[in-house]
Amino acid sequence: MSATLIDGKPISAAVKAKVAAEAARLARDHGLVPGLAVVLVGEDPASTVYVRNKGKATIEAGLRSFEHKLPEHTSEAELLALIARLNADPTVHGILVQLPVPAHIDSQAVIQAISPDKDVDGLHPMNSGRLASGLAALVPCTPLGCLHMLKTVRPQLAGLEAVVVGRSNLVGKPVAQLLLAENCTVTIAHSRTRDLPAVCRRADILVAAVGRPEMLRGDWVKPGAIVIDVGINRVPAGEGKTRLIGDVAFAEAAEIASAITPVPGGVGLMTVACLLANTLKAASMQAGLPAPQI
Ligand SMILES: NC(=O)C1=CN([C@@H]2O[C@H](COP(=O)(O)OP(=O)(O)OC[C@H]3O[C@@H](n4cnc5c(N)ncnc54)[C@H](OP(=O)(O)O)[C@@H]3O)[C@@H](O)[C@H]2O)C=CC1
Ligand SMILES: Nc1nc(=O)c2c([nH]1)NC[C@@H]1CN(c3ccc(C(=O)N[C@@H](CCC(=O)O)C(=O)O)cc3)C=[N+]21
Repeated sequence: MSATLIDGKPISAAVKAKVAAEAARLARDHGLVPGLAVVLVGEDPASTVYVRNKGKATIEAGLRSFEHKLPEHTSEAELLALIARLNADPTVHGILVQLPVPAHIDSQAVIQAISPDKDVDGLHPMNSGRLASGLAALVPCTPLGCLHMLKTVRPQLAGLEAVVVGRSNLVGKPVAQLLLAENCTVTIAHSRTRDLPAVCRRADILVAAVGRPEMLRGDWVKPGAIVIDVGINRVPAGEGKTRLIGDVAFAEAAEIASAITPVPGGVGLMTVACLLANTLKAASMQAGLPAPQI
């Protein structure tokens, strides 16, 4: 491998340490302890693991964690009632509803029920609209993490060609907005894109957020490109075990790229760290204090 590894462990640890220091300062100077409520509907095993990781990291940073685990058959009205309670609870500064929710619940109705001030996922149209308009906003955690990792190897992104594969509201679109705000020339590719390998080969910055194991091959990578792999795919590893792999064929791409993120140990770790940073930001804003720079 010739590429620099963009290791999520130290980068996320540094973000978490800054959040912890700022949280200690908020508690000392203002008696304010930021609180994060995570809502999980159903028992998807991967979601259960993420929610546990988030709760643990929240407490380690000195924030308050509220976990709400609801059964799979919870009605949309019951979930909306919980969100209304969390919106009104002054000890809760951030609300995250783990996606996907079961099919009988309209995820847009849920997202739009969350107070935009507490929307630490940055999914409310108020926040996505503000991001697109260049206004201050709560920005989705995974895209924030991607940008942070990119900047560790390339602080100045202006003028670079960025290709984002994937156009979800959670990852692809907001990553593209952040890169645009950094003055990249941005292409968003998706399942209807013609000749995806050729589009990817234009990229100085290639972001993969597709959900297809190792779909992006080494020869889709322009020599010297920076590759950010958002994909989290659980695949069989023999003997009944599973392992996590990304959307990029890592070993191949690492021969061609100048820098690349691993899976696991990459963007996923940053998502959790940026969720804490967003909770701190939301709490500060709700208290009328300036948002800390993380
Ligand atoms: N590391 C982390 O913290 C996080 C990781 N993830 C992971 O990132 C990946 C993407 O997540 P998410 O954005 O939520 O997923 P979605 O399923 O919502 O979106 C996937 C996107 O990929 C596109 N796509 C699917 N197949 C192809 C294809 N063959 N060629 C080109 N584009 C394709 C889809 O296109 P179209 O719109 O045309 O259907 C869609 O825009 C998943 O592996 C997920 O687990 C997600 C969130 C956080
Ligand atoms: N409302 C909402 N917001 C989200 O941000 C959201 C969501 N729903 N639904 C699911 C996806 C996925 N996601 C991850 C979070 C942490 C890791 C993570 O910690 N990954 C580690 C460990 C993974 C492991 O070992 O299982 C790693 O990549 O090294 C991964 C993926 C957030 N998502």
